[in-house]
Amino acid sequence: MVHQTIQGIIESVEKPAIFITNDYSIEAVNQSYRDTYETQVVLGKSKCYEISHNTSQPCDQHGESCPLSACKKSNKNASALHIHKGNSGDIYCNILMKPVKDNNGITIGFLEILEKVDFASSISSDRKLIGKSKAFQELVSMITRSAKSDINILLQGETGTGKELVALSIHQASQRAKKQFIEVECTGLNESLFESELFGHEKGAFTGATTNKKGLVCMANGGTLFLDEIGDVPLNLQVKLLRLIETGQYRRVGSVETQKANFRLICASHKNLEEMVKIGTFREDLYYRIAAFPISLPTLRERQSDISILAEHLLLKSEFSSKKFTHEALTLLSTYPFPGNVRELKNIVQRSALLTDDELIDIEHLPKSISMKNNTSNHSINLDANEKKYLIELLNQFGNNPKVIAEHLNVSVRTFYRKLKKHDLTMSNYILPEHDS
Ligand SMILES: Nc1ncnc2c1ncn2[C@@H]1O[C@H](COP(=O)(O)OP(=O)(O)OP(=O)(O)O)[C@@H](O)[C@H]1O
Repeated sequence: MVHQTIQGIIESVEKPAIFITNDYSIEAVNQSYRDTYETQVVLGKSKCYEISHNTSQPCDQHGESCPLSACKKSNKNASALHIHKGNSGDIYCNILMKPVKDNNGITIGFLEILEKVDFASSISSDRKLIGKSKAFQELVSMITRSAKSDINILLQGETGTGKELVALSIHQASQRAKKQFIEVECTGLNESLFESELFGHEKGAFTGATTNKKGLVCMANGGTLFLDEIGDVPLNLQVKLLRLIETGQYRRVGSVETQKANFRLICASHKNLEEMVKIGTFREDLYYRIAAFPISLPTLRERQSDISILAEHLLLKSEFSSKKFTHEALTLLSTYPFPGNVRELKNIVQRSALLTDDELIDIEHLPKSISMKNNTSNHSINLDANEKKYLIELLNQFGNNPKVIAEHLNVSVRTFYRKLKKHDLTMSNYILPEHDS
């Protein structure tokens, strides 16, 4: 009877959903869940990790956090970001886990609902954020959480870390996704441009205003307004921005009529705005308005394990898509600090591809600043870097096979996973050999 009720609840959920017991067994499933995975669910027998990860152990035993464990511990709802093996390949999804209680308040199992994260991918994909390092997954979690609300977001990060792509992802994951995403490049905006661009103007408002013109705030109606490089807005214009954000109202240049604004605000800056507030070049009241939910974008140095996936992705999306990196070139690229982040990597990928006459991009085609490192690397790379390099080699050689790799290293599987964690690697960090891809 209880199970019939639960099956009924599961079927009424639109997203993929299952009901699982303490020991991960699936007791009820909806069609949307069955449609997501290749492996068939056998009620009462299949474990959730067998279906979603194609593994024989729960997620927390191979480097991912398990929302079921968290839920069991706290007896409260829990969530976690996972990479699942879907029908059409690896998919990012946000797992929501809720304890289900009987009339006496005793937990009888757990409801798992899966939200697919469409804006991120662990493999090459068009117009998506690509990556799978821990720092990248934390970023994806922050995006998913904040996208659902209308909170003002401030994206802070070095140049080339992907602030624009992240802003677009937040828009796409929000309820405003069907409306416009309007980007305003704030660098170089002077007073007259700022007002007429942002608020629009009436015909005859100033010399050259020969027609009525809609402003960007009006175009963003119902959607998202993205103010890039907000740290470059001069102080006299910051007050106008503050007024717009505080009142939600504005006037077109040359008009007395007040317009109502309706947009979700995302701002970005590579400058440290808090420091600017301290030295008086950025208004404190404006800072607190725009930074209700600050998100720091990791540098490429902090997501080193993503470098080879990104390099291959950027190559595939370039005009040199038929070319490939050698394993040695990718390993060496992964040790470079990339002060210009993903944008610099993109340039390096294109330049190196251009420098090779055949289909393989090797160490000698990389910029000198990187390839020269190779000559000294054997002597100067410390023990940790060598350990990481060796782990990556083994992951590439043996693929998704922790037991074999652990045997090869003459350590326990547990120690092997500890080593992976230490170097921010996961089982899925291995580069697929060509015949597998
Ligand atoms: N995670 C990622 N996956 C795929 N491409 C990425 C990723 N991050 C950045 N890029 C690409 O790198 C380039 C630079 O990204 P973007 O312009 O969003 O950076 P930015 O932080 O806004 O830079 P700036 O501060 O200089 O304006 C773009 O071509 C973008 O598509």
